Amino acid sequence: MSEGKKLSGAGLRGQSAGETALSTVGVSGSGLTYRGYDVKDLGENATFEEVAYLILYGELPTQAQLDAYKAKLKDLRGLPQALKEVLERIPADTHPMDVMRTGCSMLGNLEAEHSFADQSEITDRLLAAFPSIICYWYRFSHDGVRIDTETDDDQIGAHFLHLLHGKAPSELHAKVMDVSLILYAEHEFNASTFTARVCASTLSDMHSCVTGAIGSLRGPLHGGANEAAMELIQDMKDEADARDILMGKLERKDKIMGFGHAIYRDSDPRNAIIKEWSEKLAAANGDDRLYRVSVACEALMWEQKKLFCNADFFHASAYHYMDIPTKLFTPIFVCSRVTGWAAHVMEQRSNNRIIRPSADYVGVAPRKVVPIANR
Ligand SMILES: CC(=O)SCCNC(=O)CCNC(=O)[C@H](O)C(C)(C)COP(=O)(O)OP(=O)(O)OC[C@H]1O[C@@H](n2cnc3c(N)ncnc32)[C@H](O)[C@@H]1OP(=O)(O)O
Ligand SMILES: O=C([O-])CC(=O)C(=O)O
Repeated sequence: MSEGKKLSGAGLRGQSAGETALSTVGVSGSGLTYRGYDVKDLGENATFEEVAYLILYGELPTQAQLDAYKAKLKDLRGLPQALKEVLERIPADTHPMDVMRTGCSMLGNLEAEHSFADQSEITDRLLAAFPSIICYWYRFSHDGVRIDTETDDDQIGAHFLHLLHGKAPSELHAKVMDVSLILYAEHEFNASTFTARVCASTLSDMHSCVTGAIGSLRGPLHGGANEAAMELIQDMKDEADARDILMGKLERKDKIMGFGHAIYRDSDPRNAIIKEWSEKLAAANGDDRLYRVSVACEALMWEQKKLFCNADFFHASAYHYMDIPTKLFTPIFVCSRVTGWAAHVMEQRSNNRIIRPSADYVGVAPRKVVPIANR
């Protein structure tokens, strides 16, 4: 910790900034629940579409409701021509989170939210269109192909992998993507969600709230950490090399991305789940180096700093094993978290007061303007 830095109360830590019925984070030390369901239970017994429905509509769907919801989302996967043209103009070396931000904003120009009565329709559209937006841009800018974004895949995770790789994914990969989307869906008043709520509190539109949230998620202290974690582990040769590299970083007081959390104190419940899937992917892949060095990092960070892996750390190896380019890691987070963001926007709107905190002034005392010739 940098010396003299004021931590207590900084970053609004520990202060309640409102009420939510959507999730609890670390209430009993390490838990995560979405509308009362433990995320582990959801990861084992539900699909992402059921979880999205739960978060957005309040209850887990019946089979008939789920079938209708999935059919609706499938119908919303196509992109308007004007949006495709914008995506085609974005250079290949752009960060994909900037593409997501522009894609969301452009959709707001083409399919604006004219009334809050449209908020659920707009949300379902964003949920269905985000994988299409990122993959359309990626395949056009990197492979020169104009893909058809309307696949027949049953689920959003499989649809994403299908668009990215041009073929339907294996059952294992489809399953891991589905679990990953469940884990990232919602997380109380994190920075990007709070951004969305602040924007919503001005009675702004859904696209603006989500566009702002994408900007907040992009940073390496938040969603961007899964990409930074991959950059950290990618060249580690083995466990000993992992320890050496990390010890050097700790000595230089570098921040280790994918570790620590603003709320959890001992563990992030999402880590054990994605770690287990990363191990399965490593075995299926026949090369477990990334998994092994990740485990070595986890052990060393706990031993040296009592810091634990957050949701992002083992996502790095898991996504890599599924041949997902590193720079697309955080956009996948967007494809999932849009559910949480939108649900928070709706919750904010349902009981709104503009969010406008105060600040402690620490600047110079009142003074008079000196004429410019005398300064
Ligand atoms: C999905 C998500 O968004 S999960 C979070 C993803 N982000 C990351 O993985 C980035 C790395 N982690 C971090 O930067 C932090 O742990 C955060 C941003 C997640 C939480 O920040 P805070 O609430 O300020 O952390 P906390 O109060 O527990 O720790 C403060 C001190 O612990 C140490 N610390 C915390 N995390 C780390 C880390 N990953 N590596 C090294 N030291 C750390 C630092 O000394 C920090 O002091 P500083 O303010 O001088 O940097
Ligand atoms: O809650 C946080 O501060 C960050 C986080 O883990 C998330 O948004 O998933």
